[in-house]
Amino acid sequence: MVTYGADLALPSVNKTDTFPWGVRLIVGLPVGLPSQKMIDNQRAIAEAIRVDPDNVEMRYTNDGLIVDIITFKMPMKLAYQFGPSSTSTYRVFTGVNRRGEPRYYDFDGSYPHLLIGGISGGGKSVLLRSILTQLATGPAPDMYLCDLKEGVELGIFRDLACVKGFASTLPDVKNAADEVDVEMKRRYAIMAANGSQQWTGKKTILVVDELADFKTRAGDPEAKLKNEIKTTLTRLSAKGRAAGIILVLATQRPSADVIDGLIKTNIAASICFRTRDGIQSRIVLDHDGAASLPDVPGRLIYQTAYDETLQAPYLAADEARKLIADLPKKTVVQTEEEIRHVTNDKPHAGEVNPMDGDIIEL
Ligand SMILES: Nc1ncnc2c1ncn2[C@@H]1O[C@H](COP(=O)(O)OP(=O)(O)OP(=O)(O)O)[C@@H](O)[C@H]1O
Repeated sequence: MVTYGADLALPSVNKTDTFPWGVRLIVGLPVGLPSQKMIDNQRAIAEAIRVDPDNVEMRYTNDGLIVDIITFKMPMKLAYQFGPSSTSTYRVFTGVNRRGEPRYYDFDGSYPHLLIGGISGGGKSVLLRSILTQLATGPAPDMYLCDLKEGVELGIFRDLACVKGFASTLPDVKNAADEVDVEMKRRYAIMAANGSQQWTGKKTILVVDELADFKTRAGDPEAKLKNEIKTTLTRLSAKGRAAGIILVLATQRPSADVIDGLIKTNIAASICFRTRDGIQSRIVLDHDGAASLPDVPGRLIYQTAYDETLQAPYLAADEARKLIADLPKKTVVQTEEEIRHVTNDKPHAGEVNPMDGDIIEL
């Protein structure tokens, strides 16, 4: 501690450590100067030591006040490069943090449901693609994909055997959500019979892109349908976890009308790309932070118990198609009658009909 006379004592740097991401200072504080006061004045202190305030992080530990000065530059684009996913883990790579450290989201962890928000072009679809590719090539949970953008974004997964439902219209979304609801009730019944508290079998994941489509307006002819879907999503968000039912809900127009108290209360993990304004950021994160993220696609705030800024991996659609190309596909079962109808082609006389038999697996 550096003291000047009887009255003045200043913080002192007790230790300096160098890391690949920058420098860590362990700072001793004079008696009477609470660490929180330093943390509250982080920007002023950063300016005083001539460091960009955005590159300084402070927290208090038993060793003293930790001041991290980060010199690592977050990548503007992070290539999707990870090996084959393990079939037993629901942990998916979500990006690197400001220190270049990898971060994962665990669908089997404490916060299984995920809310993804942010402006158009922020990177939601690319992140969803990367998450679904990792899950499909990994544990391959049963998936229900609701893509209200005409199935454009999630369509590449549509034919996979693990995709049990694909919805691109509101009535289809209602059917998908109802099916998942029925499955949840079935699992609860099995769990009650076994006396178990937690579903240990295969998980089911329901993805909805775009939540704002459930917003109702005065005189909306689809209001009843939308409200029914919201009610089911709310129930799944509240009770799904123990039954291995996971929700991933995405929106580019975060609206309090849709992400109401209940869904929000039950979804403790959020990913927010840049938002148009502080209001949208607050709906997803409860603070304005996402409105001031830099205009870099894939840059996001990942919020669980605390916030972290990440750069998400970039996975192009063609690349994802290649990664899932060899996965099992849905088996199409058609009768000879249906095939004739589709091809409009009858077998020629004397020709051996390869489709003899009632049911043909293609
Ligand atoms: N992680 C990323 N790294 C680098 N570039 C990215 C990343 N994610 C997205 N981009 C770029 O931004 C573009 C838009 O991304 P994306 O389609 O995911 O946005 P979005 O948020 O889903 O928008 P919308 O809601 O309109 O579909 C991509 O085509 C790509 O060029």
